[in-house]
Amino acid sequence: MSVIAYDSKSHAPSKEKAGAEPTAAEAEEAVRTLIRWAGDNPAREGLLDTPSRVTKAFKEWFAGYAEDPAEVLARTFEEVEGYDDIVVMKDIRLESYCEHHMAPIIGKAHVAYLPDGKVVGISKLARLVDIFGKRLQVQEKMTAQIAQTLDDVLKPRGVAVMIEAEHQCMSTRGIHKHGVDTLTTRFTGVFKDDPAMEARFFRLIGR
Ligand SMILES: Nc1nc2c(ncn2[C@@H]2O[C@H](COP(=O)(O)OP(=O)(O)OP(=O)(O)O)[C@@H](O)[C@H]2O)c(=O)[nH]1
Ligand SMILES: [Zn+2]
Repeated sequence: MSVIAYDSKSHAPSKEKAGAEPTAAEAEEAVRTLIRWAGDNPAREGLLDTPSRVTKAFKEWFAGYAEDPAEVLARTFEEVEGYDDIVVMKDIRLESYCEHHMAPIIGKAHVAYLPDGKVVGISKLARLVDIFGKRLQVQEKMTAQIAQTLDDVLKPRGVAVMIEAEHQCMSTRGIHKHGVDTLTTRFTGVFKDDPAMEARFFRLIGR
């Protein structure tokens, strides 16, 4: 198995290891191959524009590779009248893709941090979830990446991240279990060291 190098800030595979970016024509040809693999005819009228639609959709579904999560958090605000309590964003819709089957992972992320003098614009927490979500993922890895980036860039007194999501690779194929959520958490700093802070996080997100 080859070792893939990851950029330590963006957590994305480094460009040279990912290989040359395919042309649009190559990507569309791959979609035609998959259509044939599914048992249909890519030359029939209804499917003629499908390869270009699918490759365009891929650019949306996997937009997270083109974005730098650390950059999103770069702008901070310090004029918060000494606010030093938890900031929580709960029920952030999560759309991601399982790296084993490329099937959707749909759910919610809850992100909290205990600031140390500075805060980020709240929309940036949701952007962070989107950037890591819009990649091929493993839920545990995505949970850790969101927490790690917040911790590294903002340097707060602690970070708490929880993701609850349904994996369509488990609901629409394979084991066919519907309505099953997988829960993952990652705590750093005070949320890791102080059970009372961990409990407050769960209370604030309503769990
Ligand atoms: N830990 C973890 N496992 C995942 C995630 N997404 C998918 N998986 C699992 O990855 C595993 C891949 O297992 P394999 O045996 O290689 O693949 P498979 O034969 O398609 O497995 P089945 O889904 O059981 O049919 C499956 O058990 C999936 O449920 C994730 O985010 N985290
Ligand atoms: Zn899967």
